[in-house]
Amino acid sequence: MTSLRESQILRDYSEPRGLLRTGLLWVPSGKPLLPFSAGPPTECTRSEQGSRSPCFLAGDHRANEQLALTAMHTLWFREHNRVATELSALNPHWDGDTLYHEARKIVGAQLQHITYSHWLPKILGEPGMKMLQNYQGYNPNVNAGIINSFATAAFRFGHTLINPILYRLNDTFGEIPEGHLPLHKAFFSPSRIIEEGGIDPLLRGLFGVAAKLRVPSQLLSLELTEKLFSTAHSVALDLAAINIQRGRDHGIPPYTDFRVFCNLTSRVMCVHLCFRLYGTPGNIDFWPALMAEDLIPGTRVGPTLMCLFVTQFQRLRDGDRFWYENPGVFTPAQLTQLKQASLARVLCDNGDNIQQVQADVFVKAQYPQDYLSCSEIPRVDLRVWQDCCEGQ
Ligand code: HEM
Repeated sequence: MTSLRESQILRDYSEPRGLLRTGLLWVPSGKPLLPFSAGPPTECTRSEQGSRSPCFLAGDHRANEQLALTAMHTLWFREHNRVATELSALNPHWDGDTLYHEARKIVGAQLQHITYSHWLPKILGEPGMKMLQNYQGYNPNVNAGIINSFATAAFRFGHTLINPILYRLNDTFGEIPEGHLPLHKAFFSPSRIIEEGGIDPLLRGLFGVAAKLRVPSQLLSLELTEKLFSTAHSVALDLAAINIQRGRDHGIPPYTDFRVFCNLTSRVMCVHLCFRLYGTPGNIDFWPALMAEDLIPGTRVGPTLMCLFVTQFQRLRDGDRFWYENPGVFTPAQLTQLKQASLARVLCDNGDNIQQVQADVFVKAQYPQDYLSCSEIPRVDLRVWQDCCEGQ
């Protein structure tokens, strides 16, 4: 979480416009990149990373960890400034603090809506969304903090989703001249954003499919598969091993305890390799156990992971008095607008020149006809934030 001091460093106080500080302008679009970080950490200029640029500064210290994440941070910081600028035009009498906090509140609400209404259903499927139940308003008895085992094991499920190659696509979804990028070359290398095409190629690589790769999945070439494996092996750190060790450092309860917490059968089948490794099911490390569970059909998680996800995401929503749907946080008209938010729109508004995107970016595009023109993607209409029109 960003401290008050950190958030102050990120703000632009030169004019009372509620903006975040900007860095270099990306010339082709005239849109800003993130500012550079002044002090340590200096990971970005270490020679083995091949980067000649300082790290970017953003609201989370991990923003430089890999380029696709850096691109997403750039996208959302631009969204803050876009919203603040529009609010300022609608309400010229608002001071810088009011503009900053209202823009921050709107951007936070969009993130909540996209996460819970568009992303989570892909992970939890219908069964999980049923378990999550509909929102019933703020519950002061719910602890909205992050569960230790969630951060230390469960949500690290994301480490199994990372592609060993970051695709970098031009506006016709072909490979950029600098090529796609093996993941290990994407760590802490902000200079690749400055020198190798800005953020758009990376973003298109996340939601689109490279034109040349538009083939039935079973025909994806052996050559590509080999490329993936060789790059995966060249990553120096073993993240899976770190996840296991971190679980032990934190002394999180064993897998079998979570089976009980989740009302699942506590008798865990531990066969062959598992017995050789652990001797008894009570010793199984939590992260690998979660990753080894069979997926519930129509979801991306096994039963124990599902239970932890639902528990955590429910608490984050129900125990948050600023939750965007909590009555009184926004006016009904504002809430109606916020429910129009989509990551597709944020990409259209804040990419350098993204003109085409699928309506639901969490479903990978396969064919050219999957894309819509940005003009077809709805936008949150900020006019309901004009003082005169509140509640209309
Ligand atoms: C290329 C992509 C990624 C890399 C290189 C990466 C790397 C790391 C590293 C080095 C840590 C610290 C490990 C430790 O010392 O315990 C970490 C923590 C973590 N990662 Fe990732 N990660 C990536 C993507 C993701 C994704 C996609 C997710 C979830 C969707 C995720 C979830 C987490 C969580 C929850 C933690 C623990 C954070 C905390 O305790 O506060 N990571 N990751």
